[in-house]
Amino acid sequence: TGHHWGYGKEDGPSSWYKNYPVAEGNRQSPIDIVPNEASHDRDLGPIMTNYDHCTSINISNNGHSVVVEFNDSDDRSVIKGGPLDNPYRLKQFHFHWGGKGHEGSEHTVSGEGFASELHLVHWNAVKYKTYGEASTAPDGLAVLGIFLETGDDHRWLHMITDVLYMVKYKGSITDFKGFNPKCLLPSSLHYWTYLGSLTTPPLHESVIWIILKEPIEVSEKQLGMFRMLLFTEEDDDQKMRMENNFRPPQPIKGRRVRSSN
Ligand SMILES: CCOC(=O)CCc1ccc(S(N)(=O)=O)cc1
Ligand SMILES: [Zn+2]
Repeated sequence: TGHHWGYGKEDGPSSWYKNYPVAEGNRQSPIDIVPNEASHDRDLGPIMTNYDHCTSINISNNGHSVVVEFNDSDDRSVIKGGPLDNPYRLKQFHFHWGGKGHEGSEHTVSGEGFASELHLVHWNAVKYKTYGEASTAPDGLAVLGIFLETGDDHRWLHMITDVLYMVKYKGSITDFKGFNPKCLLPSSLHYWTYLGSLTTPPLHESVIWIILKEPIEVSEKQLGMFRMLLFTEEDDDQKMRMENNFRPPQPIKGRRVRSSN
């Protein structure tokens, strides 16, 4: 079903255009963010997240990343404000990371990568009936991107790394209830924002990106736990370690990056 894609030499980002021609479109993500070329918009207000009545459901390995899914049947956990005209409902979050000692973020800042990048994926349930419909609309999705840099242990990330052994193989899924992603946010919600796309196939140009300027700190040990995940299924005799699951920066094609104050 659908086209096979991955992050290897044969099926990686440089070959995605073959099955997903939009890969060469005009609003592809990620991009390199150049802070002093970003424009300060006074009317760009703060973003607000209210994840308090958050309802995580499960955590799974989809063969590309580890994903925590949320109940999005009502507006209990949303992001709003900033560049958004409506509240957008939290659907899932997932990560992208590198290999030992290599960078793994998707967005870069003045050419610099980070060890990893967390994506909180939200959809415009005011304008669209389903996530699937929103995922193909130009203002359908809002993804909050948070950089992870290595340093001290993150006090709450262990809630996730402690269960990764349960989702080691592609296609594995397990209950993961009551996790509130508010604990993964940095102290400052200052951000850059621009119009882009999904960073994996189907690469739909449907994302309003909101990238937080302040990274969160996680330890090398915690990051190493992500690298014990596998791209491959349990019955696959090739054990491919899940790492370097990031798309490199794409051409800006004249787009403007705006900065909150
Ligand atoms: C309905 C079909 O679309 C999907 O399933 C989109 C899944 C998907 C969601 C978010 C992202 S990211 N890395 O840009 O945050 C990539 C792919
Ligand atoms: Zn992502």
